[in-house]
Amino acid sequence: MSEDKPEQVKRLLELRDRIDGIDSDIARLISERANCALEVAEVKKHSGEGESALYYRPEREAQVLRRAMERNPGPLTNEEMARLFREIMSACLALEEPVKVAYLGPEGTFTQQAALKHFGHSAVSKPLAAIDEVFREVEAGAVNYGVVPVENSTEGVVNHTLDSFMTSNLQVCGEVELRIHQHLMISDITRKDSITRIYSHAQSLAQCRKWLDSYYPNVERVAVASNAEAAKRVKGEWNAAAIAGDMAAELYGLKILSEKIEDRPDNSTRFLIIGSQAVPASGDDKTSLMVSMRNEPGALHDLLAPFQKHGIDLTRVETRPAQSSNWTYVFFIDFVGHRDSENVAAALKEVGAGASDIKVLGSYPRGVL
Ligand SMILES: O=C(O)C(=O)C[C@]1(C(=O)O)C=C[C@@H](O)C=C1
Repeated sequence: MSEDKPEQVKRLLELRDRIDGIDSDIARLISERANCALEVAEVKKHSGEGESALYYRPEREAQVLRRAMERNPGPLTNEEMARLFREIMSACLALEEPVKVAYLGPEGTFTQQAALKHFGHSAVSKPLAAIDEVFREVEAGAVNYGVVPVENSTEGVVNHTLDSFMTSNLQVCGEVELRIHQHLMISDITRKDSITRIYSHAQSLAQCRKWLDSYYPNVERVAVASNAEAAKRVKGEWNAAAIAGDMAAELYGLKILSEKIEDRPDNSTRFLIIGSQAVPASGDDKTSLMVSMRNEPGALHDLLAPFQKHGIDLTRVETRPAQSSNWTYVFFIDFVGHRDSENVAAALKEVGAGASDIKVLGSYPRGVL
């Protein structure tokens, strides 16, 4: 029971009255905003694109979120403020047309968390079992977008995703970064002193290697298809634990035994949003590029020199073996800037002149949240 004094009770009532008043203002304004979004949908419908009108606009969403952060008067953090606007915009878009998103499942994976972070909770999401299935589902038009992991700060690149771009015409429409916290979790029936097996995805086991060496040196580490799959298995085994994230623990009703066990505290994963739309410039963009070079001396230098010449910042360079012939390589390059800007267009032209093949995978807003 609360034991507030009379003057505290009075103050509390006053403040709650104020909050009620503010809430009704917020509700009215959100409804007004939602009605605007409905009108935007009408404009888009009659813009000549008809059935294929694009309701989701990544560049506009990035601008709205950035503005929410820039004008944030506090005391909420910029991230919290942007998260609130993320959900308002997600609900407004769902009124226009619910966006359908496929992600690397099953439910409870970090990729699902990334999809929710990027599209908000009003998106309709569909878990799929493999990265190439996500690509295929978007190509077939069964969903509007896909979410796939592309690199982890501890473990490096996700090869399946890069390789999928070699055979797909999909574009990169966005990126989202997620701080990855791994937890050791058990079920109701687990005997925590008798754990002989720990399940997780290979990447997660690698991200917690030192912690496992210290605390569970003699326990078998079993790599499974996803962290969510690991969590599911633990439900029926009295001598097993899983390493997975919050969502998996919640979804499968597991108890967290040790939290944040990743070796590096800044452990994060970057995910790509894939779709078939070219995204206009948002004012702070990145571009992803795939280039094959002839196998000759100086090829890498020729590839990178135009970026330096035009003052373009590279954020990532990866090499993968080409699928077409042995000992030839494909470079995946990410850099800051949009393909429509003058310096980027000039650099791309020069890179293209020296390359045997070049494909711009997409220009897209730099991740905001
Ligand atoms: O500005 C638009 O094009 C809108 O459809 C409105 C809105 C929003 O709620 O702000 C909704 C969905 C789009 O992805 C971008 C923005």
